[in-house]
Amino acid sequence: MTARGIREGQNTEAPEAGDSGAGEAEYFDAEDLDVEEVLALANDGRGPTRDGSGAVPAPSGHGHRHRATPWPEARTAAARAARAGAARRAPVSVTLADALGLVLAAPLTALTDLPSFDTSAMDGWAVAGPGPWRIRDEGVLAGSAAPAPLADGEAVRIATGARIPPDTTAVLRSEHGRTDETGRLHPTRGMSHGQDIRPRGQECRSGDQLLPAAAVVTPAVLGLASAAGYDTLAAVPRPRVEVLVLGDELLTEGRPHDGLIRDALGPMLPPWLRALGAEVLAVRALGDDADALHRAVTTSTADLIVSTGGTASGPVDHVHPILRRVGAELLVDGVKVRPGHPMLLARIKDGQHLVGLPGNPLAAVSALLTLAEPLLRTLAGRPARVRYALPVREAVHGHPYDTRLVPVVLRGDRAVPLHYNGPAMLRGIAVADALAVVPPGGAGAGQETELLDLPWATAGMAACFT
Ligand SMILES: Nc1nc2c(c(=O)[nH]1)N[C@H]1C(S)=C(S)[C@@H](COP(=O)(O)OP(=O)(O)OC[C@H]3O[C@@H](n4cnc5c(N)ncnc54)[C@H](O)[C@@H]3O)O[C@H]1N2
Ligand code: MOO
Repeated sequence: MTARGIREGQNTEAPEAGDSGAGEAEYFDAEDLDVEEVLALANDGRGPTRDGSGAVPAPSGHGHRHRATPWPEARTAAARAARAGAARRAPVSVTLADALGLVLAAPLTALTDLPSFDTSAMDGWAVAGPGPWRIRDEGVLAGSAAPAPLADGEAVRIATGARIPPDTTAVLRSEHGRTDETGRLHPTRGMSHGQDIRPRGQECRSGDQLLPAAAVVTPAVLGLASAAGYDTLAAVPRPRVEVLVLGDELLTEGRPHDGLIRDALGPMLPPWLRALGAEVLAVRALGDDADALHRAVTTSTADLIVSTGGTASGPVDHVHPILRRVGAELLVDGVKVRPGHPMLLARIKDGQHLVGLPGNPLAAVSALLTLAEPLLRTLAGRPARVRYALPVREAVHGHPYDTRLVPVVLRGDRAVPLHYNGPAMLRGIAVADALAVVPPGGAGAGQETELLDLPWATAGMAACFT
């Protein structure tokens, strides 16, 4: 990867969680440090060093070992998990109005010549032979039916885009002609044969391939498809997603009170998921009710269930027990990334996965981009993300063994790390352009660091929330 780098997915495949080998190398102590702890260590001089050899105290309390997948491999595993399902998804026929952001399931071939008839490139006169010309009474406008042929020495008023009358030799622009006292038209500068006539088929012939399959439908593609005669497009369907918000402590309105807090994820995830190419079927607030979660998981028809909260091992953290109860296969159970390390990916059944986002809101963002994004991209048939890196303007502390995702703003050719990047905080990400992928051990000032763009930072609000 370079400053404007390579496409993801060209790397060799990493082992999935559960494979033996590096993908599940056991690690223990440092995973129990959260970001705040690591920063505290760094600040008091005991911090982790770039090579990960810094002093790390023994984990407080429980020294459990945990199987967690390295961050890059978690992303690969999520993309791979979706591949079989992606291959089985039948194309859908979508009106142009609904096709923005989808991926073409078949090449776009022209249904017509473009232009489909010889057409005037300018407002002026269609003329036949050398001037001066006698001007016909009735002009030719864009959209008018076949005009009568011109005789030599004859001219007719013509508008841009109008059909060229048969036997026309050129179009004279209005600013390049004058009429004499007898009403005859003279050119005021030299003109060439065929000037300002767009010949039929200049851009394409009927049947020409305009775009390959797998092209993303942008506004420009909609325009091209419409010009080429399409009313509908064959496209890869949007992956259908259901969001399950867990937690009895969550309020959906008013101010936090009495230990209750506002749900930050219910409002944040649907538009973000849409920006990632998904159709959001429903957002269900389930509280901390294991049976409700079981029911929601077993009755869902979504391609992807995204749950929030309940991924850890507290008394009401129901995600793992329910996955066991429904016989799901855990593909990723924890990722070596901060924040968000309890995130998980499970295969519920053929063609259906669940991504468990941790409840802390920035941890949920981290999991969304680590697991949901590659999975949805693959299901939607979208091209691999173009990876790129920029130098960080100042040093960023790292976790000793895990990747960190840190909100940054882009200033010129530098990424500037933002404060308020704790797992429970959204204040940093709310003003960020991207997340910097800080390798274990941290990044020194000026070190090139991979960036994950936030969809609205590159595409603009309107373009990405459709
Ligand atoms: N003993 C351990 N405890 C915890 C660990 C650990 O390794 N060992 N990991 C911590 C980390 S890291 C995270 S992240 C959380 C993950 O917890 P859960 O996914 O089980 O999430 P909850 O416990 O339900 O919530 C955590 C936190 O986030 C708040 N929350 C939840 N949902 C929302 C929402 N929709 N909007 C706003 N805030 C939300 C919730 O109130 C909690 O404060 O576990 C740690 N514990
Ligand atoms: O600290 Mo937890 O890393 O996911 O928020």
